[in-house]
Amino acid sequence: MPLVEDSATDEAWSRPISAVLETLGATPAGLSRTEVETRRRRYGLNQPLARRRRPLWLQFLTRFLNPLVLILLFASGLSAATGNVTSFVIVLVMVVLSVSLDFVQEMRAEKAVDALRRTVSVRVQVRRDGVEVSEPVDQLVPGDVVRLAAGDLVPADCRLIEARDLFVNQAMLTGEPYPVEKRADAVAIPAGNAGQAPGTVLMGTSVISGSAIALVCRTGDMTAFGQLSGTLQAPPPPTAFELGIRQFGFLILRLTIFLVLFVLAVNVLFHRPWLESLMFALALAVGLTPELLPMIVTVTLARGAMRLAKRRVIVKRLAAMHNVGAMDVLCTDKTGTLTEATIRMVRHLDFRSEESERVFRLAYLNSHFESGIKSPLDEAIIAFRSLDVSGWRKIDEVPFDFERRRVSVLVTDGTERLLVVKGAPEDVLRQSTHYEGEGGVEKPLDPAARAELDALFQKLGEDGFRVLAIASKAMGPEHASAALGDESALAFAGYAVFLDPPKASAMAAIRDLTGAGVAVRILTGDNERVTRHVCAELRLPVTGLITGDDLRAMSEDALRARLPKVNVFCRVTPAQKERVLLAFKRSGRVVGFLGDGINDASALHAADVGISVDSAADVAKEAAGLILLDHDLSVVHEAVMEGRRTVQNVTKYILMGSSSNFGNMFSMAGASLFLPFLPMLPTQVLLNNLLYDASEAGVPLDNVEAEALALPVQWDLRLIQRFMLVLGPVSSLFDFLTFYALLHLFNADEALFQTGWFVESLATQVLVIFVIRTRRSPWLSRPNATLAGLSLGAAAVGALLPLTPLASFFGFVVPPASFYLFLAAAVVTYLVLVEIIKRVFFRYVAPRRGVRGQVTLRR
Ligand SMILES: Nc1ncnc2c1ncn2[C@@H]1O[C@H](COP(=O)(O)OP(=O)(O)OP(=O)(O)O)[C@@H](O)[C@H]1O
Ligand SMILES: [Mg+2]
Repeated sequence: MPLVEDSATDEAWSRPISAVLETLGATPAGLSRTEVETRRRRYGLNQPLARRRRPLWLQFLTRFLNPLVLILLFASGLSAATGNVTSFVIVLVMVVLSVSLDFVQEMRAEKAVDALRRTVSVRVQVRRDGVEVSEPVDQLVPGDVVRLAAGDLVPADCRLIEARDLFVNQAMLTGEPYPVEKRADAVAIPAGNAGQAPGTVLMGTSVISGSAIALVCRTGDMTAFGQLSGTLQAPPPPTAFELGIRQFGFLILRLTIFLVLFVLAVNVLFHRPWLESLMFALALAVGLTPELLPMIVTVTLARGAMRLAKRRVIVKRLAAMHNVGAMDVLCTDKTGTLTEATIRMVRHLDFRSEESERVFRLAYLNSHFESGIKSPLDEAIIAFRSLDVSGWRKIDEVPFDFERRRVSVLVTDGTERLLVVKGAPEDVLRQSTHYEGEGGVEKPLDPAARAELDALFQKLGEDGFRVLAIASKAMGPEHASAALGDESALAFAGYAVFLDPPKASAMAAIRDLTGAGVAVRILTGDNERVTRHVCAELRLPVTGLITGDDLRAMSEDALRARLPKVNVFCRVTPAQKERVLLAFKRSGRVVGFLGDGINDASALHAADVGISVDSAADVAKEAAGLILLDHDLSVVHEAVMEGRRTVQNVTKYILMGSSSNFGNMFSMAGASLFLPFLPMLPTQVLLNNLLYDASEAGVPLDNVEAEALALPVQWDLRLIQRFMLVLGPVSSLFDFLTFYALLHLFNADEALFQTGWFVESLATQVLVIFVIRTRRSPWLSRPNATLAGLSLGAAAVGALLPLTPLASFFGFVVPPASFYLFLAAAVVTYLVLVEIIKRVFFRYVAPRRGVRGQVTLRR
């Protein structure tokens, strides 16, 4: 029986691996491709349920679960029962149309973004037909054999076949933050929590160090991770932007409830037909709710994501689009971002600064046998020249970590047993008591010798070289394993020297970002001298520098006080990277982090915008919201611009909805106070709203001017509220003048009044987009063609509808020709009025904040 269907779950984990292989019909050489196909049909994709989508038709139907829509349908159903079938049909058609418009657009946008997301899916090394290939994680089936290395996410629930110094982080499943060692040879464990079994690794955990070959036992929903529902897989907390949108929704909701109750009360007071009054109030409520808002937000963000994809930037989380537009500090690592991705080893020096074959051999042994994180430095050592190490065997290893900054391997060639250490010079020298002097003779590392070695290291750093120190220690044959404590009393052998030249494009990229109001900060695990050298080459003045040691001694307040000045943080540990990021956040900055290593994952999590690269460690990729397909700082600037563009366009929609549209509905509620009839029929209100919505569908495509993108764009609910308060009363005053004109100039009866007000209110609230969409004068800013077409089209449809056969259906009458003259005059007057208000508003009430590139702390 296959293990995945085994319900006595824990028992399965405690059988010997050979038995598990047998039940799964697997071998360490992997499955055949045909077998994989068969199993995939049976077990499905390796995707936990929470990430899967509900079927389309269900998603479509749930859109109707909006209480407003339900009450409206119910009310119109009632009115159909009392004989008014036409209105019921119209309401139904209108509701379906508007939900479909919304649904189709949002679906298309999400599908496009999903497709993009898949291009950067996490991959796994898996054996198929006896060869190791790289496949997307969702392609795994039970029985697959995978290879895991440091930085990988464990792709499914697996049993270990082989493991070397394997440590995993299980915090996601068990909450314990410390690395847990896993062993393949672990004897059968008593039934219990599978996560505690030393011979298993589970989906949702990640490899911290070491490597393993593992057998996939459970995939998708059957994994422990897949079985967890709710809490642990909860979506990330909402961003400031999402909260703002929600807040705006509540604001409108409160006003809507107030208006609806008001209208109902008035109508009841005047003894009007209650069903029609209810429907009118509900239609008003539908007109008021910015029901398109979620769709407009999604579509706008998705449009931005598509545009960025052309620049080879993949947006994994749509909300990151907004944050990247609001970002005013970008923290970045150094290697690969500011420097070329390929590091070269150039020299291997002994204590006299002379080339030494021994230093190279020790470095090579260390890099060759190290099984933890393979850093570019190791690759550089191995690529320098190949060396025959077949006579050597690794006995044990103390894996690399970013706190110690060194890695040791215990190796033997049959005669001698050697601990070879390689790491950051400061740290390795601190652990050394001797050095290999003339002829390889060990000499005590007295203060004078120490000073000399230090000076050599300093000199290399000032010349821009990256340096690792190499040391060793002879171990007795009784030493069968290596431990942290063995890394002491070392004999320093020499330095491996690397060239990691600055990237030509980085200088321009930093300039662009700074010019756009995004301060660039460097957070690196490397030392001060090398970092200063890189900064000098990039002509990036170091305005302040803090080291990891400084940080350790620094209080939160002291750190925050220094943040505005300090632009380089060096020799920082992963935890310190996170701390600096959080400090930026607490001082009110919107902070991005760009990094690619295992050591960057927690900082990426903490950042408002996590940016990583496609080649990054799984854990870093997983934590990031944006993935750069090319490791290049200059595309970050593009992403920033795109993010700002999306926020500006969403803001346009909201300004429109909260000013003109809102004003109209408000006036209508007021009009019902003194009119002896309804200012518009419920179906007319709905039609008005539908046409308005259709015109707004072009907003996500709109152009945004350069000056609106020059500085970080923060979501600003206060601005919207103030705009509403300023424009609202003026707009209402104008509406009441229109009512007056209709009643007294045209002696309108009920039907004509409703027709006239329908046409006029639609034209004004749709056409005002041309004024609101820009801070410039409308004629100095070109709108997007689709937006312009949709807006003019909607206004025209509204104006001409009363002249068509459909008119009687909606209760319209043909207005006199003079009405159209009046309409033109009214629209022009209204637009001019709004333009004047807009200028006053942006001049005196809400001027643009900040100066280009200025570094200020914002609260
Ligand atoms: N493979 C390795 N072997 C030994 N020491 C290493 C190795 N990799 C890194 N180190 C040491 O650890 C330090 C920190 O690592 P690293 O430079 O990768 O950190 P980082 O924060 O990712 O820096 P960067 O900003 O350059 O990406 C290095 O400066 C080096 O001294
Ligand atoms: Mg790095």
